[in-house]
Amino acid sequence: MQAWVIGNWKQNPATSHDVKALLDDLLTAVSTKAQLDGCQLMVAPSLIHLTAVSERIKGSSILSAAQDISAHSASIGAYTGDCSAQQIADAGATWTILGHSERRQYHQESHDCLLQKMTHALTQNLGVIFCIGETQAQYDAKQTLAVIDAQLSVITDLLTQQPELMAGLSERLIVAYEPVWAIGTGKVPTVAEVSATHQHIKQTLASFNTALENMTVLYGGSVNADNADSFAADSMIDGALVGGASLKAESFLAIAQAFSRATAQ
Ligand SMILES: O=C(CO)COP(=O)(O)O
Repeated sequence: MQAWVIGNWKQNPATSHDVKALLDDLLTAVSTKAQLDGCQLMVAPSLIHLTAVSERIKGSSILSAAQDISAHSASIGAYTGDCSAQQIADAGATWTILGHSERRQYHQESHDCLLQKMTHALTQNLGVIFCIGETQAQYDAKQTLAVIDAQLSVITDLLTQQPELMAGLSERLIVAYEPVWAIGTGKVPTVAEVSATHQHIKQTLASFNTALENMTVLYGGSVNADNADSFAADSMIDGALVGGASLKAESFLAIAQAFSRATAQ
């Protein structure tokens, strides 16, 4: 199975000059030395940099994604500050992240909001990297699977309301399991914990529809060049959604190479 390593740049880097330098490093490494067979790379820059990044990676093996899209309209409208799925696709991105815990926390993104966003993305032919995961308190209370089930219910509601979106969904949906307490903290669950949670996610998706058997599930949260091999070695972990370590070409590529090596086994 193909692995995916996706860099979520969040609100970084500070300048377009720094974006260009990061991309130059990435593109040079990808075209010259990096062994990345079996691993698809993607970057999700800030919206302000999305067009330039998408333009710059055209013709390379790297894909681009938005970090979010408007909930209000898939196309155009009087929604100050928003950017629609259609505009994101027009900017050259082919995917969008949705439901990142930072959006859920700082922008109060709800089930209904994410259902709207997912519908808009898919109707505009954008793939969706759907983020789910529990907080530290929920982890401590052993509520991880219940939290995940509630978050995944966006997908069942989508399929109930828009059954026509089922066509091709297995290719257009990636789930990223990101425990909130592991994001940017250096704390990570054990590989066995992640593996069991991913197995639960895969089984849950398959129970929604047989076409969703063996879906791609990524792990995110303090993945770095040192721990990537241990995650990559587990057959339930199909790749990584990387924050901090995606801001340096060297660590991002080291993570991608770990998953590439694992797919070759
Ligand atoms: O939130 C993340 C990716 O979406 C993970 O961030 P870190 O890799 O910085 O922990």
